[in-house]
Amino acid sequence: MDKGNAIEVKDVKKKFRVYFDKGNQLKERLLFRSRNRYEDRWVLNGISFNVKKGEAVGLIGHNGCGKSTTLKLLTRIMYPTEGTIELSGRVSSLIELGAGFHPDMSGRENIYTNASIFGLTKKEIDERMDDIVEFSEMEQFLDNPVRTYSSGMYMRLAFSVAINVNADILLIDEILAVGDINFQAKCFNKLKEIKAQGTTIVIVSHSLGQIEQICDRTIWIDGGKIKADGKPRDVHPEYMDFMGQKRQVIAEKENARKEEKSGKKAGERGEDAESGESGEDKKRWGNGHARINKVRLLDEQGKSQSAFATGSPITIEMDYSVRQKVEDAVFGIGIFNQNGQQVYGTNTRIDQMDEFALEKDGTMSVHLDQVNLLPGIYLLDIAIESQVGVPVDYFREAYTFEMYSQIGDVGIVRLNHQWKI
Ligand SMILES: Nc1ncnc2c1ncn2[C@@H]1O[C@H](COP(=O)(O)OP(=O)(O)OP(=O)(O)O)[C@@H](O)[C@H]1O
Repeated sequence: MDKGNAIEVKDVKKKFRVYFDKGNQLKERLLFRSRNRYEDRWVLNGISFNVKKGEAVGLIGHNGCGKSTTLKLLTRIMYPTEGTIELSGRVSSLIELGAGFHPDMSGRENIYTNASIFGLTKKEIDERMDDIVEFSEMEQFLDNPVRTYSSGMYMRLAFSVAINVNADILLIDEILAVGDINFQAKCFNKLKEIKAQGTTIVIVSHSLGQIEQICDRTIWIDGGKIKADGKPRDVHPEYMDFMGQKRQVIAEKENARKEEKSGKKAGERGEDAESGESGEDKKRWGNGHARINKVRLLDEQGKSQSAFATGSPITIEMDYSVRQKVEDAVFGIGIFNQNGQQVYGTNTRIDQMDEFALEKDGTMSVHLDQVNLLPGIYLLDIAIESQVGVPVDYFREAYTFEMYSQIGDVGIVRLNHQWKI
């Protein structure tokens, strides 16, 4: 093993044998009596990487890609099917927090047993006891059996032990799932401190922001292999794009399903559309003189998309058909978040566009220069009405789209800003 490395992973493969249920019925049980039906599932297909001493590395990838499995292999909770893993130094892990806790023993007793699992002597534990207790903020409960703890309290204690054992290598799975917001912030700061002291850290997280703040490097796992390995600021945009495209496919399917449903509804309703709101379809109403047939959201290149980066331009295109001339028509859009809160709405009357009538089928478009909505799912309402406010076609949730961003600012919209000191 290279002296400068804390971790060396060479061509590691991992498969799980997944056994199928034999079934509950007698017939099924008899049928499968002599056979154990199973499938070998390869989760890792040959991954290799080294982590230098003192380096902090983040593992990213979509759900089920094998991040936690990689971490468990590093902790030796499980072993690779093929390949080798070498580690140099004392390892502490925040993976299965409190896995070694005994429910009937007190918090204090558990600190002793748990810390000894990490390789500390009684003397070393005595020396660190104050730090562990202080960090956990659990002093008043320390002599109660841990079965009386809430899950958050349990986590606090386990976390406090794991970060106070002075490990050379710290392995962490989704760390900020621990405790309440204040405790999470405290854990996060402590991690930065631990890193500054030269501890090697490997973190699994879905929060790219967290990884950017702590890690020097990101490893992206996909399809059982390493898809990218480099500086977080280089790997994360690539990953965001990839995930954006995946979401795009899902959102497109959802929009196609909506379109098909609304098409069917239109056919089903036929002439009844004249009668205004249909009781069976609360998402669409109007006198039916004109109708929105298709909605597209276009990116800068004019390509139809369902996921956009915060701050990018979007053009909304609406194809409509006309059955009966609509005098003084008004087109409107409304954007809502998933809580039903309207984040924006406007129409051609508010924007003082010149009056126009709808006489034949056509396309209306509205260009939004800079859509500063923060990451989340948004629903778009489209409406045609006549100047006096009679709904012609109000199409609620006509389109679903998603905004994504790799900046961690919070809220609904991003406000353009500059800091100065
Ligand atoms: N003990 C096991 N037996 C069978 N399959 C397993 C076992 N542990 C994990 N897997 C499978 O291995 C794959 C990878 O799981 P893993 O927990 O490593 O994913 P992950 O990348 O950490 O996902 P997430 O982001 O959802 O936490 C999954 O398909 C999971 O079902």
